[in-house]
Amino acid sequence: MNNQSSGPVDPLSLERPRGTDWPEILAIDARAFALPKPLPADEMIEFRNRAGEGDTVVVRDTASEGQPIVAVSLYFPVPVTVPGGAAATTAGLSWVSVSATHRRRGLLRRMITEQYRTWRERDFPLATLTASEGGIYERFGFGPAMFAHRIRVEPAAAQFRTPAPADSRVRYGSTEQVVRHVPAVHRAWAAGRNGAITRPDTWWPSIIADRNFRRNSQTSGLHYLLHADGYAAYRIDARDKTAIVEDLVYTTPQAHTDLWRVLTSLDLVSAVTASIPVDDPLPHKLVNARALEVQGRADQLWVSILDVVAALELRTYAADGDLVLDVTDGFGDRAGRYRLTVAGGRATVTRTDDDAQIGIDIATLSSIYLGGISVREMTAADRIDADSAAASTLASMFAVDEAPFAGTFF
Ligand SMILES: CC(=O)SCCNC(=O)CCNC(=O)[C@H](O)C(C)(C)COP(=O)(O)OP(=O)(O)OC[C@H]1O[C@@H](n2cnc3c(N)ncnc32)[C@H](O)[C@@H]1OP(=O)(O)O
Repeated sequence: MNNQSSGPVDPLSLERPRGTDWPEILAIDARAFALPKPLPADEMIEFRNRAGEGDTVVVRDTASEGQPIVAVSLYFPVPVTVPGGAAATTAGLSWVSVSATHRRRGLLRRMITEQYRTWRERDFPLATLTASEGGIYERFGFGPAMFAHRIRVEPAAAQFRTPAPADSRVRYGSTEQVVRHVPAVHRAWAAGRNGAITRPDTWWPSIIADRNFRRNSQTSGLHYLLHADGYAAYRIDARDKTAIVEDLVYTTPQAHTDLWRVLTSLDLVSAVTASIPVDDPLPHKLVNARALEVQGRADQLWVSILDVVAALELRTYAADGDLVLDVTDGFGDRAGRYRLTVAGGRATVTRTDDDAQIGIDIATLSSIYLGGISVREMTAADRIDADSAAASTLASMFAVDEAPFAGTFF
């Protein structure tokens, strides 16, 4: 894959990394993401194993003597639940870093072009990522596919409508209990939640180890609250006495109530902060919904549909219908007309030359795929070209019962 041309030799060469490159890759990443220090060595080994399940590309500046690696991009398989409950193995793009000395010279584009080629070769239906900035990835066919509310609850003001049970049914867990309970209950939660990432078994040791680099010196390690049907993991920031909820998963509404009830009764804590689904029932369980303040809305997972036929056939639909979509794609090979026929909630998708009722680009289709942005919103924003009857059919088909929520950053 070295660049070979008859003109001047391009010193920037796109390659797979050598084993000895990893410390430099970590250093590049730390600089690019403005981190205080690179990932520690034990974490690096786990991360390399994760990256080993996908593919990593680097750009080497062969003219540089000091630190020749100037860019890195990698992906690994990330399982995501789609509407209807199927688990899609997505290509999770991560660690995209270009050295400040080499920015805006097309290195990101070169790396993603190569990653895209691999994804298509390996038949991934979807690619996913969590974005550092909102303006970068649409040009490559990614769209924001779900949002989370950043919330702040003041324990003193949060009173539940239902009385507290005599026993909270929640206990702090020992490490052994956490290892036994948490991955299993998370897996059960993710299997039933639209848009959720199922964390592969290999991710858990690092999450549970909760090594120091994940927090600053004023922030505690994770405290796990365990419930038969869920768990919450939070840490305390000693500077402002807030409890930061990192995970709250549940498979029954009772577990959601029981866990939040304990979290909002922490003494000497000024506020509890969390990132929750946009349709989380918590505010409606409180006597005064304003005890919960939504401080912001952030995009969570970005999705790019790689294989239109496979992706659209993977999810289920809320209404039957028959539409031809004219999909445009300014980056890859996904453009074309696709007939989407839904019967009994399941889709059959075929390429066609028939006239289209819907004009849509691949990033917009990716944004509506999980239902995190509605067809109505995208039509109103002029991102979908359709008459009102076709737009209404598409909206009914793509409607979801539950807002997508990934629950994991990668
Ligand atoms: C999934 C993830 O890992 S998200 C993390 C992304 N990484 C970071 O944010 C770390 C810090 N930033 C960086 O390392 C780099 O600035 C990157 C990776 C964002 C961009 O790398 P570059 O090599 O400079 O990008 P490149 O020159 O290939 O640009 C590709 C296109 O993206 C555009 N672009 C690049 N950076 C940005 C940006 N921050 N905002 C908007 N557009 C951008 C370019 O204008 C270019 O557009 P075009 O090809 O349509 O004309």
